[in-house]
Amino acid sequence: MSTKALRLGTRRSKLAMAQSGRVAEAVSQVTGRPVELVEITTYGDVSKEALAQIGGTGVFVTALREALLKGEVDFAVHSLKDLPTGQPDELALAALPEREDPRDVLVARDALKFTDLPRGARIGTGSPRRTAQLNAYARAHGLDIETVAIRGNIDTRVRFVRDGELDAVVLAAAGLQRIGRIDEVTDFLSVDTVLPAPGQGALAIECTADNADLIAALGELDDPFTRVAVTAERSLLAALEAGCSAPVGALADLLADGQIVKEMRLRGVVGTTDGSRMVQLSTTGPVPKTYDQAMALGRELAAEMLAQGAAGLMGERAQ
Ligand SMILES: NCc1[nH]cc(CCC(=O)O)c1CC(=O)O
Repeated sequence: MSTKALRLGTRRSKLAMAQSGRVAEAVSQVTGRPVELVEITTYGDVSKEALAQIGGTGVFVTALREALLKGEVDFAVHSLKDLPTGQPDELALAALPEREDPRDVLVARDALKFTDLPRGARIGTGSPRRTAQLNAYARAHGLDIETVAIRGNIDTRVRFVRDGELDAVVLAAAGLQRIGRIDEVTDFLSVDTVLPAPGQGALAIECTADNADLIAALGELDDPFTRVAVTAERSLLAALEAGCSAPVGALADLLADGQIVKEMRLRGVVGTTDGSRMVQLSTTGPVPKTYDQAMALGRELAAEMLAQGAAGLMGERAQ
């Protein structure tokens, strides 16, 4: 086997570098080859527009994929939640390593928890999914909060709180964990309050579909349960015909009795950003034995959500 270095295409952000660095080490171990990082700038990194306005899916991944297809790099690491659900035939998701904490978290001033925020508290997030669910919870529990649209990398978003501009921001636990700032979390939001984005907390290692040797080697880093769970979640997202900036949450988890895994539960939510109308459903059944079964589960739950009016809620942009 070749001992030539493998080239890992990566964005330059702190989060991307942390993710790529960790995967580079793991890939180096399973392949016995050195891995070198190749930095690539994506449209999502340079655009100042709100993500929801850029609209199209995959703003962070297009440039990485172009580099793969041009043969400039051998593989790339993506946050799975940033990947569009339609997988190009020329590219393969060679490994989905074990998922980290999928939850969203609050970073608030004065160590505040979500439910202890004072009246009129301003919470920053650029995500219609988070906005919808925070507002829905607030309506149901008599909290008086104002969601404020922000964007930027993790450091930028936390700075809104440190500078006193906002009372809190909502972020993904996994991102803070990866850049070493998890200790700044003031509240881990229950997934009953805010269902994460499909695939949140999982990484995807992608290479070209014709690279059988590399696909086989990277496959050692794959975690089959993570793949089953996120396959169901992303199938739900695809069947709702929603993009990564749509107000859609989904999470598949295992229900265990002691050590024995009994069933898998798939939950999905869609809502208007003001939280006034939400469709939230869940299904529980045997753990899918194949990825096709996992996809079917996602499609079935999506069909039930559509039957309850989910499509009408996604079309709306209340912000
Ligand atoms: N949209 C940006 C993005 N893409 C992946 C993560 C976090 C890591 C993950 O979910 O795997 C983040 C930051 C955030 O949402 O706070």
